[in-house]
Amino acid sequence: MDRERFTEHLAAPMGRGVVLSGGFDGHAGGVLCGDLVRISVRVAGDRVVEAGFDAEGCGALTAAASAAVTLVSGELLLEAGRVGTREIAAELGGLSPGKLHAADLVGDALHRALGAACIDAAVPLDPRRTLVAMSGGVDSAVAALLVSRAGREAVAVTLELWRDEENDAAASCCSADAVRLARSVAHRMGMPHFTLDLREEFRAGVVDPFLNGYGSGETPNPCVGCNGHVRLDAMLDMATRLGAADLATGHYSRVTPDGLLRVAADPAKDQTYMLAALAPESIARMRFPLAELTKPEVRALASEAELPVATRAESQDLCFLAGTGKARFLQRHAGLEDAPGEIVSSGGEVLGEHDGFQHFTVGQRKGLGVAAVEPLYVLRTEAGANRVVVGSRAELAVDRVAVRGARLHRPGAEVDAVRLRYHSRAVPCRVAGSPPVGTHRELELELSEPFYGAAPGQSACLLRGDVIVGWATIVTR
Ligand SMILES: Nc1ncnc2c1ncn2[C@@H]1O[C@H](COP(=O)(O)OP(=O)(O)OP(=O)(O)O)[C@@H](O)[C@H]1O
Repeated sequence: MDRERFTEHLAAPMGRGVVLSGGFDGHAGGVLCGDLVRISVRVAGDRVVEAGFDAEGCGALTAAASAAVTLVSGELLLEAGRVGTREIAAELGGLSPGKLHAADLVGDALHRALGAACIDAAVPLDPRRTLVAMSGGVDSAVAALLVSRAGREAVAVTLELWRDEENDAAASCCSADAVRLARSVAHRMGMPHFTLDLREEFRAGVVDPFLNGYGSGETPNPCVGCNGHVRLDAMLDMATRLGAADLATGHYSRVTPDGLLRVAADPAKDQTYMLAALAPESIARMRFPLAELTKPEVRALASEAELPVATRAESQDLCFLAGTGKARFLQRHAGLEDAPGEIVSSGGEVLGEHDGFQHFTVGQRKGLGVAAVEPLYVLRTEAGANRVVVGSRAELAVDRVAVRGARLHRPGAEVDAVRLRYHSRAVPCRVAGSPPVGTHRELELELSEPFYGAAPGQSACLLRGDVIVGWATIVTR
C-alpha cells in the first residue's frame, strides 16, 4: 500500500462539492452503514466531460470518491465504465480489506451516475459491439463470455429493478448486491459495465399491473410484460446510445431466419413463453448466445472459464418476491389482507373456508383443505365476493379460451398450437375467424383437446410448430 496517494486524495479531494448543471447523480450507502456518497457526471457524445462528488462518513469514502472522479473525468464513457473497486483502490495506492467497502460504495454510486448519464450519450456505432444484459447470474455471464469469444466487443449493463427492505438481496437479480456482483464479473472479464436504474418504470409497468391483477382475481404474468415492454426496450435504447449493434441476454431462446422466436434447443430451459411479448423489431436487435445450449453445458462453460458465478443458484421467476413471498408482498403493497371466505362448488354449495381469494389460482388442487370423494380444483376466484369456486377435473376442462390484447406477427390461420402456462405443454388449437396480422382486442381460441387450468391474466403464447407467432392474455375459461 502507498499511503501517499491516499493522503493526497484526502487532503485535496478532486471534485468535492461540485454540482454539475446538466449532470446525473448516483447515490450509494445509507444510514445503516453511516456512509453516504453522491457521484455526479456529465456526459457529452462519447465522453465524461465533468465529474464531482459529495461524501459523508469515513475518510476512505472521500478519498475513494476523489479517486473515482479523477479516473473518469475527461475519459471516454466506455473507459469510465471499466472503473470499479479495484481501479479505485489502485488509484489510492491500495486499500486495506476494511476500507474496500468505501471503494465498493463509490463504485455503486459511480455506475448509477454513468448509467443515468447514458441518456445524453452518443457513442458512434461500432457494428462489432454488443451490449450484454448481465444479472449477476450464471446464464448471462456465459452469454457475455460467448459474445467475447465470438470476437465481439462486449459491454455490460445491469438493471436495478426493485429495492425493498424485505427483499432478500442475495437471492434476487433485482437487488443492489446482484448489481455489484454483475459489475465485478463484467470487470473481471475485461468489460465496461453500466447500471441502469429502472425502478420507477418497473414499479409502474410491472409491479402495479401485478398487484392490480391479483386484486381483481387474476393470475398475472409479470415477466412477460417486463420483457415485452420494460426492461428489454430500455436496454435496447441504451445499446443505441452506447454505439452497440445489438443486445445479448442469457435467455434460452432461438430466433428464426425471418426474425421470430423459436423454442430453445433445451426444452427444459426454454424461455420463449416469457419473451413472447417482444416486438419483432426488438427481436431483430437481440442475440441469445445460449440458444443451442443446455443448462449443464452452460454451467460447464462457466466453471471451465472460472467465472465466479458458476455455482450460483437459479434466480426466482418473480425477482421482486425473493425473500418475501407472494402473500406477504400482496399484503404489504396491495393491502390484500387475509380474510375468511367461502369455498363453494360450481352449484353454489358451501364446501369449506379459505383465508383469502388471492392465495388461489385456477387449476390449483393443493391447499384447499376440503375433503371430497374426487379431487377438487379451483375453477375460478371471485375477488369481489372473496369466494373460491371449486369443481372436478372434468369441470376444469376447457376447449375454448377467450384472450384479450392479442398481437399476431403472422396471420391467425397459421396458429396451430397455444401454450397457456409457462410450464405446460402446447395444446393444438386454431384461432376463430382467421384474423389478420396486427393487434386484436379480443380473440377466441378453439382447442383440439381439453386444457385444464386456463387462468385469467396468464399469457397465451401462440405457436406455429415451435415458432412464436403471437401472444395474448387469457380472459376467461
Ligand atoms: N437485473 C438485470 N439486469 C440486466 N439483465 C438482466 C437482469 N435480470 C435478468 N437479466 C437478463 O435476462 C436474462 C434472463 O433472466 P432471468 O431472470 O430469467 O434469469 P436466469 O435465467 O436465471 O439468468 P441468469 O443466470 O443470467 O440470472 C438474464 O440472463 C439476463 O441476460
